[in-house]
Amino acid sequence: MSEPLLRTKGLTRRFGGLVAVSEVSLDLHLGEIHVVIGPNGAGKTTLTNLLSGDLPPTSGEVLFEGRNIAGQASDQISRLGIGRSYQKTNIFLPFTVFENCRLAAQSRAPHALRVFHEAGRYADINGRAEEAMAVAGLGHRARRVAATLSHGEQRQLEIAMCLATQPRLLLLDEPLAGMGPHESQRMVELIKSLTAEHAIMLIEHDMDAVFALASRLTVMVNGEVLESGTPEQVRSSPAVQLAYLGGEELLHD
Ligand SMILES: Nc1ncnc2c1ncn2[C@@H]1O[C@H](COP(=O)(O)OP(=O)(O)OP(=O)(O)O)[C@@H](O)[C@H]1O
Repeated sequence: MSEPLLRTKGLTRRFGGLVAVSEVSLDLHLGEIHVVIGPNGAGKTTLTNLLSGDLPPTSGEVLFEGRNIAGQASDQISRLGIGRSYQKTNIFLPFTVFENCRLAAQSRAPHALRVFHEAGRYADINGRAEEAMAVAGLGHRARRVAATLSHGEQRQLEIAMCLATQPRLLLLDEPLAGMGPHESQRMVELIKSLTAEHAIMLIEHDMDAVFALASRLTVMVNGEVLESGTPEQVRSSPAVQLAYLGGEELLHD
């Protein structure tokens, strides 16, 4: 198999006496969707925060394209090519879809606040925003104010804003949360369509979506990796069966 785009080694994050992420080592490859599941409090969001630079690790390494980026700030990590969706908190509701995407594209520029200096770069940023909207299926909504979008479209906008930063690795934290079946299906198709050019790490509770999307599946419990492998390996793991017994629908066909 090819070299991973991102690899963590012994990644650990403590909050006082609590070890929220404990010695996590995993790989993310281009073209793969690596889904991380686990019960509430398992450490999934904290792991995402460590990869996106929203939190520094207590110890361990995050190798992106072979280089250790652990502890770098989130804006630096975004410029290196790791994009993260933030469950709508990033969206400026009074702005249009296009304006939101343009702001995201600007944030990737080296001097984000000086965008009006160069007409060429301005056009470039607009182009990136337009492409991101099109890929996320929001081209026809460009002039709509974000607050007037449906819940599902706002989640698509989150993805579009992430794409506008031109990432190679996408970190998606519960992109299907709060969606009905129709919207969920559309989001599943969108995420699938992104695999050709990205590595994706996805945190998701919707087990239908998990098994529809995962090329690799990691189960976290109490900050630790309980199991990691193909979806079939994980589904048949005795440790996973035990941890989920009587719980979520992981065991159902
Ligand atoms: N900033 C923080 N300060 C202290 N404890 C924290 C902090 N962030 C997370 N934790 C704790 O770390 C543990 C892991 O939390 P985390 O949010 O990463 O879990 P999760 O798997 O994402 O859960 P969920 O599915 O509910 O989002 C929990 O016990 C949580 O209370």
